[in-house]
Amino acid sequence: MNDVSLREKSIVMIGFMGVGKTTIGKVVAKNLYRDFIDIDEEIEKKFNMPTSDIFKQYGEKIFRETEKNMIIQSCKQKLKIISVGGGAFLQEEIRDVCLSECIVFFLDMSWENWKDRISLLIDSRPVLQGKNMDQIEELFNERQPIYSEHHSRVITDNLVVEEVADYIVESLKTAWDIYEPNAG
Ligand SMILES: Nc1ncnc2c1ncn2[C@@H]1O[C@H](COP(=O)(O)OP(=O)(O)O)[C@@H](O)[C@H]1O
Ligand SMILES: O=C(O)C1=C[C@@H](OP(=O)(O)O)[C@@H](O)[C@H](O)C1
Ligand SMILES: [Mg+2]
Repeated sequence: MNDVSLREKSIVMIGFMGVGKTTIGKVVAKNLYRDFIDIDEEIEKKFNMPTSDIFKQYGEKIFRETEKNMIIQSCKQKLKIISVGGGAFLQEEIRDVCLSECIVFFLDMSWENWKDRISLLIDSRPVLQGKNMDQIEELFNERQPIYSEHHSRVITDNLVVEEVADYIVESLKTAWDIYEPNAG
């Protein structure tokens, strides 16, 4: 895949649960006329059940193994927009494949803003269930170093979905024009 041009590389969205990887990834895909792959949706389709049930019935280890295999497969494809789960970058193999094959965007958000989003997430994110806000904040902080490996970062605080998506699309177009000026 190293012969793939910058313009053809797939784009990967990373960041903590609920920052908007799925929602924003879909809009970026639409704006760039690319196919969208949400790894969690693909895993749910494979098991034909929601993520919470996969965790309960099969356990996190199986979920993480499936997540890794699906991300490796998806990163082999060009011209995709791929949203991965917030825990995916815990695995070195996933970080390596995403960073070497694709362009990785970190959707960043402050804890102050994120904590208002909890009610939208608690039912569908098994990793948050059974934790109090202090424990969730601890997890939020603990996870930040894994997202520090990325190609580009966008701070989403106080931005609506379309604003974040526009920022990503514009920064990609700028990079493409700088690094591959005669290709597009
Ligand atoms: N920029 C934003 N502003 C407000 N709400 C957002 C924004 N991005 C996402 N959301 C909402 O936050 C929730 C989680 O978004 P989602 O895309 O599922 O995040 P992730 O895939 O990172 O877990 C959804 O209800 C979504 O509508
Ligand atoms: O951070 C995590 O460990 C997880 C994040 C979720 O994806 P989102 O980041 O899209 O919510 C999903 O993969 C699963 O519930 C585990
Ligand atoms: Mg998601």
